[in-house]
Amino acid sequence: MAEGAPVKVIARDKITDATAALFTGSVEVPERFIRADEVEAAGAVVGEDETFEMPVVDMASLLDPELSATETAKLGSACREWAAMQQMKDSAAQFFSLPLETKNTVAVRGDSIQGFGHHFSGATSDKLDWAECLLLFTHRRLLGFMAADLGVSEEALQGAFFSGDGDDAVKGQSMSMHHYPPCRRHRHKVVGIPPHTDSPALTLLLQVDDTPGLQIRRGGRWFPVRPTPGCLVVNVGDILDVLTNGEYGSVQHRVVPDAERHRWVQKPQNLVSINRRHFGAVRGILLVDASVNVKFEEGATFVFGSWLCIANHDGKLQRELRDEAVASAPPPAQITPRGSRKTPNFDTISGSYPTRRSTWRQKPSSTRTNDDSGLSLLGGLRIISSIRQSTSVMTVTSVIQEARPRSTLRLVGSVAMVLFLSGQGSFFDKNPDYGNQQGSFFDTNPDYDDQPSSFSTKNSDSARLHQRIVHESS
Ligand SMILES: O=C(O)CCC(=O)C(=O)O
Ligand SMILES: [Fe+2]
Repeated sequence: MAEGAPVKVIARDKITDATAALFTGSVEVPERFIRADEVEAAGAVVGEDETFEMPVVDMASLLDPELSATETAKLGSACREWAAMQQMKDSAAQFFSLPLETKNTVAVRGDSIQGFGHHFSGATSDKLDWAECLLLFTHRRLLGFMAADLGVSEEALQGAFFSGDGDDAVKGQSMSMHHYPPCRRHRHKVVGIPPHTDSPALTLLLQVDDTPGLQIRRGGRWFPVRPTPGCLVVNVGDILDVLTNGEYGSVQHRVVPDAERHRWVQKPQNLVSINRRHFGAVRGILLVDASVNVKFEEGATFVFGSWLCIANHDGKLQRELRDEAVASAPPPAQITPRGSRKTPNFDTISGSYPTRRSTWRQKPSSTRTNDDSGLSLLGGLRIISSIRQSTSVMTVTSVIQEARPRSTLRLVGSVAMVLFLSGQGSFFDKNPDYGNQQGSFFDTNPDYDDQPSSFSTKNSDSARLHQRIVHESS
């Protein structure tokens, strides 16, 4: 370090009762809080009376062939001059009010889930949702436009972010925007989004308006999640379900339209991939260090991956179908847990999935139903502790301190937490052959060298693999 350079002190103090009292309105400010010199030295704040415009980059314009060049230049100048921007501000409502013809310039194509169209998740039949959705792989898109502006190769820039895990890895971050038009005459006969659980570890939903519609299932009934200004709704998703051994069950939810009012929702999401880097890291954090009820010997993680594949069989498998598959599986392989089991909920079941060969573990169906999911409306940043109490939906208030529900940028703090939990990368984009993916994952993963090269459920494999599961003794 250069001589005389300031030493950065990183330390934190607890908020004392005295401080809390201070914050709620005391006029006396103790000396310890006074730092007028620092404030003065740091420079002036832009005056209230001065006007300036923070760049707002519009994703819809970036994607519009006619507007793209201009918008890309704007993105470039935002990055150069501000190194920050407000992206997709107000975009949900704005985008959906464009003429259909314009919206269809970014229509879904082929097998991709990206683009404008109906929602992609949870459809159990050929019925259509009473909703329109725009889904964008935001990270990749933005980097692409930045590369164009910088005049560098897109692959090179993408590659700097994601190293060698294939195309899926760069699709990890996406943004969905939903519009549920009112259904005046037949509201009870249509569904905005049918019941489903979300694949990502956590879903954050930022509602643009205060129209009700989201409902979560609990105790055989649907609980409306009432829109609260400045709140994010956070759903526990399948990946967290799997990573926590089902301790935090993913929540089943659906959306019903309102009779009179439109509803707009923005949903940034990060899908975890079960590739070696991220799954390993997440496993380390959640499954071992966080002292959940079951610990795994090195190499046993594949069981979760397998469960995950079942959960996402053919893009999306409903919870009922998953439970059904487990229920109709052959009798569990004999497992001899080491030590006594802390909770009977974590019994292991193995068997063949009816149409795909896999092994998985699952709570017994008697203890693992859709209704395991709890509902709790919480204030503050109690996300993690709430999740530990098997809470599957929560509303987070103080994450967005100065809530401006229309600004996506406000989400950054909480998204960072999700990133931390879920890593990067996507496994779930339509892949016709999960079998190969499973095989190649473990074949090429040095951490799992001693695993079989595929998820064949030959009994010997299954028994051998399950013997590796160690239940934490109580
Ligand atoms: O619109 C909502 O509130 C929920 C949307 C949803 O469930 C989803 O996109 O997976
Ligand atoms: Fe969902």
